[in-house]
Amino acid sequence: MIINWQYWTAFLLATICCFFLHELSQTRRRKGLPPGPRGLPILGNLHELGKNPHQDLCKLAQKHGPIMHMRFGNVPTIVVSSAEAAEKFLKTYDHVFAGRPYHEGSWYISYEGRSLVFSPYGPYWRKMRQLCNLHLLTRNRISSFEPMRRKEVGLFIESLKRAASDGVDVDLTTAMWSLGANMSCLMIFGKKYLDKDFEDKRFSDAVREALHLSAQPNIGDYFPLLRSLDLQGFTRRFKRIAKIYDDLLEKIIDDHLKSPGREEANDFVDILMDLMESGKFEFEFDRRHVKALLLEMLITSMDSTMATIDWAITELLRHPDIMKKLQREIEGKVGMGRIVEESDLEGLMYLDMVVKESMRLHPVGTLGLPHESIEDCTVDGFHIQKNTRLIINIWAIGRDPSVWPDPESFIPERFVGSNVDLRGQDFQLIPFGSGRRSCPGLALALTDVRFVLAQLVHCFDWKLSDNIQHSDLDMSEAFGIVTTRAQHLRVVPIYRLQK
Ligand code: HEM
Repeated sequence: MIINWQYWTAFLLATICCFFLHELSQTRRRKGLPPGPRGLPILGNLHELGKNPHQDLCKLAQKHGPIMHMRFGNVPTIVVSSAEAAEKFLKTYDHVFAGRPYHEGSWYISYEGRSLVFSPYGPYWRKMRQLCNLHLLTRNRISSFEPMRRKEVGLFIESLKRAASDGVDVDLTTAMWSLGANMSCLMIFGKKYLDKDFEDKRFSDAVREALHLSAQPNIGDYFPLLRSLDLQGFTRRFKRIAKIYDDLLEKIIDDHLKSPGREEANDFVDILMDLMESGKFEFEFDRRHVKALLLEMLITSMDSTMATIDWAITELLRHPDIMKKLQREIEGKVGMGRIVEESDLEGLMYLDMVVKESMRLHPVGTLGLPHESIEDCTVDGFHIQKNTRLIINIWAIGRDPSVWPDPESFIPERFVGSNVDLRGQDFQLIPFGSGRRSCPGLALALTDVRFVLAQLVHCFDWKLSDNIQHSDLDMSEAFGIVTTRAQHLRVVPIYRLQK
């Protein structure tokens, strides 16, 4: 009995000592770090993140400040939530924070780190980025796909016209996703492969599953020692998805190689295979690199653009006066006798303002993609160690009341007479990020967003299904690598152009 008492006292004392030693070491380590919420032992701040982490981090930043230190499992993290702070990290110290953290899932779907998005900052990333900028996402290349876009958007509008003449409602969200998937597929593969079945799964669903899984917290990414246990089964699922992708990509490449008219590069497969065969690269560039890039272009382009349009059209439906004003602007340029062409988009100032305002409130990459410091540095007097993760809360920056008056309201007119643009120079509006790792697909995405949105607004008036009032439209978010509206948009189109 006495032994037991002594044993428990010793155990209690040891536990208390451990707790204080841990706290002491945390306090020492915190010296020089930015402020932030105190974490739990082991978990750190993981428990503070709910199903919409951008909103949780925004609330925490209101308490702790725009440069906040947190710890997710074993991973020290800086969360940035103001334009001024974002400029420091993405401009002044861009060279330090241009790294990307290792992400278990992406490793498998990127052919063991051969893609651009998740490759570490260095010569390999630089070459891949250059390749994209010079061969895939140039202005000329984007223009060369204009006939394809006109045809696909034309088919989409025709299907909406049929619904209009039948007076039935449509699931506009699903219709737009399928348009986005088709346009991405045609640009990248030259064919609409996404509705094909692979292992009982549609390929487009496999792409979406990867996007969904990538946004889920994976214990192995926060506790590297536990990685090999694959406690949530993520690695297993990513390996299975990677196999589905690989089978399809192999088939697509083989189809291209067998195709008789291959002399002319028409799509991304042709362009990348030509580059591979030319042997011009001074670094290794084989079929695995081609497949990694093809997949990456598909995953990054497929949903991001259409989710952006979904948010914008929903805001317009909530604000009929703004919808009318935009319709008048487009009618002024195009009339009512024909549909909008891409060449009409130039000079549609109000359309630009609507797109900016929608992307301010609803940047689909709410937290961007994580960056990582590649060396120690001091920012704003805070000491930040090498291998610290950096999260830019793009969503919070777009709603910062100290920069944006009445930030929660949708007011495109706030951009009248303002030079603020969304291309990464104005840090209060960075839906595509900024600096070295900013989005190389910006020009393509903006072309698609403006073109499809202009067509939807110009061709149709819209009635909401189920007697929903405009002001009651649900704007809740479903967080992901691409943050979409949680509810699909169901509407009845009413054709408004001359027959
Ligand atoms: C509205 C549509 C889009 C939005 C809002 C968007 C946004 C973003 C954001 C926020 C990032 C992260 C920037 C950072 O790390 O700081 C990013 C990266 C990237 N995006 Fe986009 N994006 C869009 C469309 C596209 C398209 C159409 C493509 C290609 C076809 C694309 C390709 C990429 C790539 C490859 C990266 C990684 C760049 C790197 O790590 O160097 N994106 N995008």
